[in-house]
Amino acid sequence: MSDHRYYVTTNEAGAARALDLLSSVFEDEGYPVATMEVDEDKGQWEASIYVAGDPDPAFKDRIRDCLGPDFAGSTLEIEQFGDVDWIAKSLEGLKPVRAGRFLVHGAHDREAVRANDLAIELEAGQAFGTGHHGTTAGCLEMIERVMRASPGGPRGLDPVLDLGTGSGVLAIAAAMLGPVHVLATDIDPVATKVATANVRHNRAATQVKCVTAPGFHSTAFTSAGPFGLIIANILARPLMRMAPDIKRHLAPGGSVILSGILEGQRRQVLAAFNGQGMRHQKTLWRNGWVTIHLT
Ligand SMILES: C[S@@+](CC[C@H](N)C(=O)[O-])C[C@H]1O[C@@H](n2cnc3c(N)ncnc32)[C@H](O)[C@@H]1O
Repeated sequence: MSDHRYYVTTNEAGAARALDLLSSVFEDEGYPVATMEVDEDKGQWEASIYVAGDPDPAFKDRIRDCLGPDFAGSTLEIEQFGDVDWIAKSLEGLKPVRAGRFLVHGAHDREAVRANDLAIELEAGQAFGTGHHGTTAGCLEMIERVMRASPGGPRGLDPVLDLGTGSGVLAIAAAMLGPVHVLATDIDPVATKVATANVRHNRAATQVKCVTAPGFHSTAFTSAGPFGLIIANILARPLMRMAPDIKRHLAPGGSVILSGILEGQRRQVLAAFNGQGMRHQKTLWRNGWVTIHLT
């Protein structure tokens, strides 16, 4: 038996419409429905419904009926996942990852920690950020470089902002490098909850405060800032949109670390931040993604 998903490829508005339609019919029956951006440059999105067991043509017809005339011209595609051992898979997702001196690992891999490691222990959670993604690993490495090279030491960059904290991994990393206060924010309340638990688990709660906020829409930013270091691992487009806000909340002489940027988007992002008077210092390249340091 294999699990599968049915999906239509559309644009952002189409994905939102498909999500409404599919949720209204299938969510009460317990089928997860989700949308995701699959190609930022082309503005392509997928709206999916996840189904356990083998595909059933009658169920596919029900999805078609539910999507109705709005999606008459779209192909309803199917992706099968095969037999997946989810326990093994989730443990595999938590294999220890090294980035600079950081080792990000799960509780079952404590023996992998070496004497000089800065070890961050995370459990399998719902929020993004176990260190396996090129953007997280790039940020960990860049945070270490920037905080160590700061003329006033890490304290010279106090306070730090981790915008889009996900699992909280980058906020925890910054707190491990020096006696800095970190504001860790995320648009997603589930991420903020997971981050809060991870911050406590890594004994960083006296330094890191987690807050749910979309972009810079919270009074928490003005009361905690301006920031000596702003880290934002989101995506190129929202980062470019937020460039003026990032500049406004940055302390004079402060640093910005950006990731979630594909190699081909690097120049555009640099242009947006140069437009705010910021200068490029260094780029790290990992698995098609770049992490950029600007001052
Ligand atoms: C790529 S993940 C990065 C997570 C973590 N910082 C890391 O490096 O592994 C991006 C995170 O940003 C959050 N996010 C996306 N847009 C946001 C916004 N406008 N304001 C705040 N958080 C946002 C997402 O919910 C997600 O948790």
